[in-house]
Amino acid sequence: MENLTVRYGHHTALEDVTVRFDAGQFSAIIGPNGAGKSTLLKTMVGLLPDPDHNVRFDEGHEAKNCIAYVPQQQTLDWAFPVTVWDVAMMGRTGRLGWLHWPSKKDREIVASALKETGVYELRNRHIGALSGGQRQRVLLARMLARRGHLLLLDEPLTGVDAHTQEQLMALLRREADKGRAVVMVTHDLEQARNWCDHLVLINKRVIADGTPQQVYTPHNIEATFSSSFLGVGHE
Ligand SMILES: Nc1ncnc2c1ncn2[C@@H]1O[C@H](COP(=O)(O)OP(=O)(O)OP(=O)(O)O)[C@@H](O)[C@H]1O
Repeated sequence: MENLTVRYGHHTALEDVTVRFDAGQFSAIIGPNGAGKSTLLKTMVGLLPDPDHNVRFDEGHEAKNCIAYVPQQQTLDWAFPVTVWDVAMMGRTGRLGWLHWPSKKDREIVASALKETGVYELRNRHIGALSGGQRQRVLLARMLARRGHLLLLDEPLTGVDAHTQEQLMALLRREADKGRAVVMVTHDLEQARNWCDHLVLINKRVIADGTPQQVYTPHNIEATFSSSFLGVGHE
């Protein structure tokens, strides 16, 4: 994205953001509450308008079909009457269109995604009857089932226990190593430093962008987080 500015009415959520996410890279977007991290992902997914086309995708990838998006868990309606299997299958139906009956191959992909995230045994369970960590795994299974080129995840480890967090980070690392571009919003600086090869510190503007070694300096951390305490620095 190049020189991306996003406003909600009079409030500027992102200002002049230029950043590039590459295939094969595991990127973390880090910043305080209200920094514009979700706004950045939503603009990439196309959930927010981008009238000046500041977000661009490499030629050869049809943007709509290449993105797999994991929104923040609390933004979804978990009372919706569907099973774990149905939610994972939504990763496929997005590609096929709603009227297309899933093929054997689709069912195989969904089963493998559920196994990889450790919720295959729960496949017939209603999503309302899952714990927070199980829900997060189901959302990741839906993402894997999509077989996208660009994986966008908004705080995917919220509510997940420490051991499982490591497993899921390893899973995302593998997806990047397979050649996908993985972009994750997180509040966990340590985890980002351990697993990601690209960090973007953001607070409405990009504060730093590069390898963990380049980005992770006391000066950059201070510049990203200090002004936001108690909302100072936001309109
Ligand atoms: N629909 C909306 N209408 C108006 N303002 C919004 C809307 N969505 C977000 N904002 C504002 O835009 C700013 C950026 O919000 P965003 O959700 O992108 O932040 P974030 O970095 O993801 O925060 P968090 O870490 O708390 O999830 C915030 O000040 C927020 O209040």
